[in-house]
Amino acid sequence: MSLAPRIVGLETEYGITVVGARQPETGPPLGADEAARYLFRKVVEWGRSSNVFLRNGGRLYLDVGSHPEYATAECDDVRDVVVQDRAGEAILVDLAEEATARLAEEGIGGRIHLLKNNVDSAGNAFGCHENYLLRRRRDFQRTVEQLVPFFITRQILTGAGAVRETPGGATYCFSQRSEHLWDAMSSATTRSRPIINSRDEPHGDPDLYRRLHVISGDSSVAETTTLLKTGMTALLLDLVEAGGRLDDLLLADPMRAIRDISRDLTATTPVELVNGRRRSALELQEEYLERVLAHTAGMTLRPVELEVLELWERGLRALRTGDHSLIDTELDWAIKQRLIERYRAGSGAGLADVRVSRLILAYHDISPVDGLAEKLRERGLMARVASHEEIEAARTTPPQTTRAKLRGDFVAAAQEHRRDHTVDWVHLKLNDASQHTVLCKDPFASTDARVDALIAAIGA
Ligand SMILES: Nc1ncnc2c1ncn2[C@@H]1O[C@H](COP(=O)(O)OP(=O)(O)OP(=O)(O)O)[C@@H](O)[C@H]1O
Ligand SMILES: [Mg+2]
Repeated sequence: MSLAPRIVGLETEYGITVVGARQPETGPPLGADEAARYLFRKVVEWGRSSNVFLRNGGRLYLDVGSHPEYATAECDDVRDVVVQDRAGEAILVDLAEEATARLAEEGIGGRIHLLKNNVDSAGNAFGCHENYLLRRRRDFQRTVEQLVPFFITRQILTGAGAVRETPGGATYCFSQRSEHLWDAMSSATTRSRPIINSRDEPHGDPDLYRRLHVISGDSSVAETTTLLKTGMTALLLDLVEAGGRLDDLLLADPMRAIRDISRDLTATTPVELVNGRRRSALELQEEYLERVLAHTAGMTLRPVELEVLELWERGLRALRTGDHSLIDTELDWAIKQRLIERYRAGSGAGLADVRVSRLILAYHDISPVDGLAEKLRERGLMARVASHEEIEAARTTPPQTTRAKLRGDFVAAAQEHRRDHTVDWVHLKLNDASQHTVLCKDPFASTDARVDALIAAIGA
């Protein structure tokens, strides 16, 4: 036996800023909205839209706000999720370089920065959404509700780390997003609302599938953190879909817990459960891991699944023992904390020092020139999952074992023959006289004779 196949995709919104642009004589300085339009100018030129599907099956998108978004294609392996997500970063890095060059040409100057974090300088929160395919069943709402404590406690492993300034001084916490979710939660009518978007849009056969749309996670910089975040969730979903129960672990006050857990770097302060017991985030995560281990005990797991389980266990051990060196090249909050502490030791800067804030921004800056992540990787201070070659290839190559392959092949053929086309997650359409459209309802299907015919018609 093995895990049930599952589609996973990651959407990431990026913060955008321009540094050093010439102040125009009239009007306001170049803002994020305008910078985002510069960023997307080339995309709009070739896609005639700020919402395009790419040869790698993913989606590049600029909403009315100013946060460019990249959504990975459908993956059936969380290692592919990591590779496709990093390919999206690489695509955006190039767009930012080109937009910066254009700003120089137009005499505006300045440099565009893209930040893979979750709050911008104006205090607006934006997200990294995870998508997991579920088989449709009648008790979706209950399934979702019993997952809430998992999503709230997993930040002790997968949080991106943040400095929180308080009247009593600055402190380090697990997650930037948690503070903002806490605000959002005050008005939530169901437990799950700020954690899971319950809109029923499966991007697949609605009779068979639902898509779990998790909106509470931090964006991850380290590839290993992305791997753990999506991998541990997929493992737990397998347990739940096989009938495993988690509702003895429901939190009495999830809204408080999300904030309190983020602020307790020991992860050992108990929070109250619905059943009156008290458990810490660490104990709850140990319990989830134990149940997943019991669930998967007789199964043949893939190497990536074993890797996820090993990192999950080691992350909890690091918290249990206080020995963060066990994970401080793999989990964002610990990598970042080590970076900050080293800097402070050398400079004497306090946690709230503006130089530390800049260091943190550089941690999230996806540019290999301005940002720190690639430098940390090169120095062995941030672990890699994917090779440079794999990431480069994934800019134009879709995952080969899902519907993404059909979409990617179609987009590539249409682009090569300059044929006008319209694509979304389930449709492939040629905008010619025949308006030929193929509906791809099965996200697991990577071959389809109808799509072959459509592609053949393009080349004919
Ligand atoms: N059947 C599916 N199950 C799970 N995930 C899917 C499925 N089909 C597509 N996905 C993934 O879901 C994500 C959809 O991204 P997209 O940004 O379009 O999200 P959305 O929630 O539909 O729309 P929006 O961001 O505009 O609100 C992608 O990462 C994609 O790979
Ligand atoms: Mg989206």
